[in-house]
Amino acid sequence: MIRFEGVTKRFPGAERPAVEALDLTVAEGTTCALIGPSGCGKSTTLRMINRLAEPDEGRIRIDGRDIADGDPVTLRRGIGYVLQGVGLFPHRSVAQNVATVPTLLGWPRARIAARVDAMLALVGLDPGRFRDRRPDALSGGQRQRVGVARALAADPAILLMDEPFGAVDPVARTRLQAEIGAILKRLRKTVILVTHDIGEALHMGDQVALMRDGRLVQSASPDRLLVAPADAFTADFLGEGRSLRRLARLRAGDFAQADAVEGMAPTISDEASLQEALDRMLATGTNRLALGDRSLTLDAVRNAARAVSEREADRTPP
Ligand SMILES: Nc1ncnc2c1ncn2[C@@H]1O[C@H](COP(=O)(O)OP(=O)(O)OP(=O)(O)O)[C@@H](O)[C@H]1O
Repeated sequence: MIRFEGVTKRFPGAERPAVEALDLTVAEGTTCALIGPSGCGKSTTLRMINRLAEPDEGRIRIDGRDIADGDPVTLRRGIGYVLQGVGLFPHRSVAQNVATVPTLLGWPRARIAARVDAMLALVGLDPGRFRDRRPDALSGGQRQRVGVARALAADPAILLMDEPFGAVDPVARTRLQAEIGAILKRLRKTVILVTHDIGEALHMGDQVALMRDGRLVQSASPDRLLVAPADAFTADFLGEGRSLRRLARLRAGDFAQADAVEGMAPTISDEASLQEALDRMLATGTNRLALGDRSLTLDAVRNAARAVSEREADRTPP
């Protein structure tokens, strides 16, 4: 568990603190996505966890221990770090890059070699094909995968990711979010992710922490953030498509009713999202889809979307 307790960071000459009185807890094995406008303090928050920046006030605890008490180099070896554009060493092979921390830790060669191959396979790169390549012989998405493999090589409990998929095209980005997100979940890593992409934050975060001018505005689950944004700033930040974003997170199977559709009807799986269900209804011109012997109606989808707009109405002053 990572816990910020009243953490303030000031840079010399700045008008206001980069991070101010931050209280935030990230539970073990969960992902916290930090979002907010440029300059709001996301990266500074992240960099204080591996002591690339030191707080002026407050403390940061990892599993109860104040990180200021130990040695920063030892701390960093236990924390994986993935940056935008990755920062792979250009003159070293993929294998040497992935082996960076295990080598520093003095692992035996055979153990390092086995670990490199296992990590490459984990992130979807065939070790035989990629092990000996240089970073400039990889696509942007492949480089990001190597960056994640390198960060995970020494099996750190914590992973810090700063705009990890910022440099890749939208299609590769969506795939990376899904694949890497699933891997991190399976490995039960505690992850702090800085992103500008609200879709990425909602997709990968168990918790989304929205910052503004160095302060935490709201920290909540993606669903709660969409249904009950704390204020107009949060609602604006989440943007116009909040209802659709929420539908994308809800499972069709959870909204189906017990009656079977009579005759032929378009089908959809229980695992599809309500947004996919809505797309299918629009594409096929029906208001009812079959899910095995149950059905999903347009009204059910509409009601799910309405939860967002009703909350919106609650907040509107009379
Ligand atoms: N090393 C530094 N020296 C002085 N000021 C800094 C330093 N690092 C960050 N700042 C300032 O602190 C504030 C917060 O910066 P930070 O990089 O944490 O924001 P951010 O939310 O990550 O921004 P972005 O989304 O643009 O990356 C900014 O005003 C920035 O100019």
